[in-house]
Amino acid sequence: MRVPFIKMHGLGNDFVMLDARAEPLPPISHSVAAALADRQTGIGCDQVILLQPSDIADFAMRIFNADGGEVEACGNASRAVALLHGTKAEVETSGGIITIEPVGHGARIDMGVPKFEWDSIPLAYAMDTLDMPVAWEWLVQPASVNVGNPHVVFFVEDCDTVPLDRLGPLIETDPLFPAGINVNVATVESTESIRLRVWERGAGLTRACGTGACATAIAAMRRGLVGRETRITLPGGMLTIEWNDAGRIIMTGPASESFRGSFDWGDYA
Ligand SMILES: N[C@@H](CCC[C@H](N)C(=O)O)C(=O)O
Repeated sequence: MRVPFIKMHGLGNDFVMLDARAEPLPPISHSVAAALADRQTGIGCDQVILLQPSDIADFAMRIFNADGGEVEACGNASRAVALLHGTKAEVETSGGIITIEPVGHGARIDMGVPKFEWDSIPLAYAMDTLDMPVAWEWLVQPASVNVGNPHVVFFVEDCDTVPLDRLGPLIETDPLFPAGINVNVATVESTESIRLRVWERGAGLTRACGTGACATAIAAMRRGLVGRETRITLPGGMLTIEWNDAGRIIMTGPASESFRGSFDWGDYA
């Protein structure tokens, strides 16, 4: 069986998109997703995105990390899906319903309401999630935010000097985070600008992470470091994040299609 795919990216965070909204596909196991994502032997991407029909929204988006694990949210893929869909829509994810809206060469996404309670991050035990009394070497006192998926955010003097390839996997798999964690290191440049690098759970270092940008902006806003709207600059480019009066996170930024192709399902199943 030949299956069409669309290769897309948001700020260099890249996706293999499978559209099963009209024609169903065989179930995607974690090993199929990991094989598709493999950059040596598969198509290669940070996340595999599967679009499906939904009973509660216009359609559903399922997200698989490069290691095959299924997760709740992906900000950059949400903008790519908006571009593909072409009109405003409500999208079911396992992290909640988001609203996507194409604008210009990208999209505006209502990512929903952030959560801060220790057990909704989730953490292994109770603590203040805005000023956590924990440290990994010189990464100290982070904040945690769940924006559909779990994030920990460290504010540092210069995020470019943090050895994220070494500390990222240590923190991602620390027992403090029973569901794993996306690791953000951020430098506040001004009250409306933050520089950010992200070690993604299940995918490693990526060019950009949309939910990481949301979580970092919200943590910085809660700490009074930036105003209610801020720019976040990642290695792959820039996003704007607003925390609006209704308490919802609004992410705006670009996305693009790279190419279309097809693969033989039997090669991956
Ligand atoms: N690249 C994404 C986040 C993808 C999921 C994440 N790695 C997780 O495990 O939660 C984004 O743009 O948000």
